[in-house]
Amino acid sequence: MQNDLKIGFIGGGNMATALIGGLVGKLTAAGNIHVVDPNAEALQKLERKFGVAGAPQIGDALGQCDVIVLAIKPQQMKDVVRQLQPFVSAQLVLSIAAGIRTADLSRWLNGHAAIVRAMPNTPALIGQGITGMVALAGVSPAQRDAADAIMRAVGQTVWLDDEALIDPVTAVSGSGPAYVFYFIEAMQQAAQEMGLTAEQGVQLAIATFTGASQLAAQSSEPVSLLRERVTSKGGTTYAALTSMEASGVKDAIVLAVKAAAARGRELGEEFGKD
Ligand SMILES: NC(=O)C1=CN([C@@H]2O[C@H](COP(=O)(O)OP(=O)(O)OC[C@H]3O[C@@H](n4cnc5c(N)ncnc54)[C@H](OP(=O)(O)O)[C@@H]3O)[C@@H](O)[C@H]2O)C=CC1
Ligand SMILES: O=C(O)[C@@H]1CCC=N1
Repeated sequence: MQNDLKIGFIGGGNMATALIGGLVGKLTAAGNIHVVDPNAEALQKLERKFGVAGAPQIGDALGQCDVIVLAIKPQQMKDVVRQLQPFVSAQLVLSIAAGIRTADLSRWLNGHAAIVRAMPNTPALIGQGITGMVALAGVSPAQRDAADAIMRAVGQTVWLDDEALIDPVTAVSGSGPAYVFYFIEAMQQAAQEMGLTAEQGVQLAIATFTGASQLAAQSSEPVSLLRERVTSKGGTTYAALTSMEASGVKDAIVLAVKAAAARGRELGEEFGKD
């Protein structure tokens, strides 16, 4: 184990579970993690699975933490952060919420400057996540390292200089797993409509995604070239890609990803007021 960082989580849902799963016994001991969640079921699950301690509401235990991770929904952020404010002094506050801007978090925390905003994704559950992150100028080098180590416990990290880029990161990799699952679902549907079983369809689609992404990750060549290698002249792939181009699939994906980024900005405006 690298250190004994004390980490508090507010919100013990999907993303907190993924992060805690990566941290316990790797970056810090279970006894150093404190989770606040009013949902008794979520809390018990975390306590049983990872041996972490929990409480239904914000209290003194968070004052003892080195890092407080905000893992609640954007809609809940303002109320929760205002409740948290009396317990925050020198801690690093690490928010993983979509949309919510560091300037708003800082204002709700009476000008607190040690804030990192991060956007992970659900492959974090299996240690294959990727997180885009940005730090306010008031974050010390040690706190930045701590934030990086927390997110690296569940995958890769990419640091950004400009907070405005977090919404595009949210749109590409934060929401991205859902686009991949959607594509897999479509391939499975096509497989079934052509006579394969649902199990065969999903097995073929998932293995294809895994294999193709590993190939892209391990190759030094551009992805477009890898695509061209599959596409024999006058062959089956050419027929499929021509059909996709005619249906505007690529443009629709570009538009969809931009819609996610726009929603991120909207969430920031909608729930960052006051
Ligand atoms: N899911 C994803 O793929 C990603 C999510 N995120 C961000 O992570 C954040 C959390 O998302 P996710 O984990 O999916 O959401 P979840 O709904 O799974 O988790 C949120 C948890 O917070 C609890 N909660 C509600 N009110 C409070 C409160 N006042 N104090 C403490 N806990 C509270 C909820 O309880 P209850 O269920 O009873 O409301 C729930 O258990 C969001 O801001 C999201 O934008 C970021 C990247 C990816
Ligand atoms: O859909 C959402 O708002 C969250 C943020 C990124 C993934 N899930």
